[in-house]
Amino acid sequence: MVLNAENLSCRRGGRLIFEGLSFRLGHGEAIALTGRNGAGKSSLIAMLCGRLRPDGGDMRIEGAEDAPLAELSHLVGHRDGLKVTLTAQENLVFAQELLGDPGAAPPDALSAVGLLHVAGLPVGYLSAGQRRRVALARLLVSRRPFWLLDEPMAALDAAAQAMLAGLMRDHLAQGGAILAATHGPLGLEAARELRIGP
Ligand SMILES: Nc1ncnc2c1ncn2[C@@H]1O[C@H](COP(=O)(O)OP(=O)(O)OP(=O)(O)O)[C@@H](O)[C@H]1O
Repeated sequence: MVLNAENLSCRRGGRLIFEGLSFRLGHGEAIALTGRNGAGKSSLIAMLCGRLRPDGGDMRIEGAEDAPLAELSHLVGHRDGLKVTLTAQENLVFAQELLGDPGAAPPDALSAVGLLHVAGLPVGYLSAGQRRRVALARLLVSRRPFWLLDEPMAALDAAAQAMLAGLMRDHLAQGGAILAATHGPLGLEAARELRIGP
């Protein structure tokens, strides 16, 4: 499966944010999406997951018949999308049921992100970095080939950043693909940079 984006343009609030953006993303590949604040990185991710319509251009998944990218991808965005009254484990059970294509069991996913000890705590009691780790654990409970990550290293300490880099490497080794907006290193030697704007 290959994501092929051609000549995309983005307009928000009547203002042209970017235009003429083309790229391909296939099995085992990672893109580090860079650009200054306001360049349109989050907007591009919103387009890819079907939340924002491009102003122009075309996005297609080659090799996936008619499945939209939204159904083939995980999004970890600025908003963690967690339910604060549910425990970390309950959030993952919920995500697995909602998303389908089950992968790791919720306790194993929590263990992989170093959070098994808070599995039974409501997410509202967790720190910002712990909540981000729960959001990242969703990547593991349901198998989806494309990971769309918006500043995934934000709020993570050094150990958690290394943990996430390891999860991303495993995903690439298993034939997955990653597009991650970032202002800093992703810890992925193989990632190629796609810069929006000057
Ligand atoms: N709902 C909206 N309505 C109008 N303009 C918007 C909306 N959302 C974003 N924008 C504008 O679109 C531009 C791109 O925003 P976006 O969040 O995609 O940038 P970004 O590259 O992700 O920035 P950052 O590095 O600060 O996260 C900004 O100028 C922003 O003000």
